[in-house]
Amino acid sequence: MILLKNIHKTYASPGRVSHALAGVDLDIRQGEVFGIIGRSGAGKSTLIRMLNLLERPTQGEVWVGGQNITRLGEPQLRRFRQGVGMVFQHFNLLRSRTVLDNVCFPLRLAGLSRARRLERAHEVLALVGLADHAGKYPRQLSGGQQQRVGIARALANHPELLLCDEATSALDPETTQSILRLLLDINKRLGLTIVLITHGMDVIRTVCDRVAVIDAGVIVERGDVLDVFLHPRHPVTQSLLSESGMDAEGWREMAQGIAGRLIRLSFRGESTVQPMLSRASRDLNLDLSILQGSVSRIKDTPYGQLVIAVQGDAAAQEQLDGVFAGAGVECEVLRP
Ligand SMILES: Nc1ncnc2c1ncn2[C@@H]1O[C@H](COP(=O)(O)OP(=O)(O)OP(=O)(O)O)[C@@H](O)[C@H]1O
Repeated sequence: MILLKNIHKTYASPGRVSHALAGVDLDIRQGEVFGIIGRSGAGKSTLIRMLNLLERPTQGEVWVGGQNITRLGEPQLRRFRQGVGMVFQHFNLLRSRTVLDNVCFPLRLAGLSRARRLERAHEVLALVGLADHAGKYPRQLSGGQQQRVGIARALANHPELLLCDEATSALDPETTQSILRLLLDINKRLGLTIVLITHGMDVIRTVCDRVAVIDAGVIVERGDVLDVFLHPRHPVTQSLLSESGMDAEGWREMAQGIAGRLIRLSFRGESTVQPMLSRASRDLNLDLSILQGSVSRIKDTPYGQLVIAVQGDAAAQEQLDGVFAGAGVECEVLRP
C-alpha cells in the first residue's frame, strides 16, 4: 500500500545541515499495523510526515495506493489527504469548539452537508466510545478521552490510512493501553492500515504486526514484531528492548557459576504454555536451571524466551533437542 523509495530529507539552516532521513526504503502492507520506533531525534516524525507529505522529501519517492504522491499537484494532494487520518501526541483539538464541532471540522472541509456531517460525526463518536460527550469541550475531558476525539476526527472521512504520531506518549500507562486497544479494534473492524511512531517497545508489542527501527535517519532493522523481539540484531533494537524490560542478554552475568550446557529457547504460540520442560526433565533425567526467562504476548500471540542450563548425560541432551525440534521450539546453543 505504501512504498518509500530512497527517501532523503535534509534541513539546512545557517551554519548547520541536518540529515533527518538518509536513504529510507519502506514497504507497508494494506491492512497492517506498522510501527516505527527510534530514539529522540532519530527521524520518526519526519518519516511519518512523509506519508501524507506534510514534509516533502529532498530526494526520493512516496507511493501510496499505487500513486506517486510526490508528483501530485495541490488540488489532488488535498483530495489525497482526505483519505489519510492523522492522530497527534497532543491531540491538536480546537479548544473553543465542542467535541462534535471538532469531529465535524474535516467533514466540512470535505464539503459534506450539515446533516451528513452531524450523522457521520455521531457515528464515529460512538465508534470511539464518546457518544455521550458530543456537547462537551476538550477541557472537560480526560487526556484519554481527548485522544479518542482526535481518533474520531481522524476517522471521520473514512480514511484508508491512519497515521499516529506518538499518539499515546502524553498518556498514563492504563490510558495508553485503552487507546491502543481502540486502535487495534479499529484496525480489525474497519480494515484500515495504521502506521504509528513511538519511543516505546511496549506500544509495538501490543499493536503492531511489523516494525522498523530507525536510527540517525536510517532504518537499521525491520521485520515481523515476533521475529524482531525474539532475535533483535541491531544494537539500537537490543537496547530499546532491554530498556523496556525485555533484555535478551541478562543471562550472561548469571552463567559463570553455573555448570552444564547453556541453551536459549524461543517459543511462539501454543508451545509457550506447554509443560514441556518439567516433562523433559522428568522423562530424560536431566537437571535444568533457568537463568533468564520471559513470557508475554505480541498482539494475540503468546511468545517466550528462556535461557536454561542443562546437566545430564549426552544422549539425554540429544533427545532433549529432539523434543524441542518436534514441538517447534527454536533452540540456540549459547555454550556447548
Ligand atoms: N524543521 C526542522 N528544521 C531543522 N531540523 C529539523 C527539523 N525537523 C527535524 N529536524 C532535525 O531532524 C532530525 C530528526 O528529527 P525528528 O523530529 O524527525 O526526530 P524524531 O525521531 O521524531 O524525534 P522525537 O522523538 O524527539 O520527536 C533531528 O536531528 C532534528 O533536529
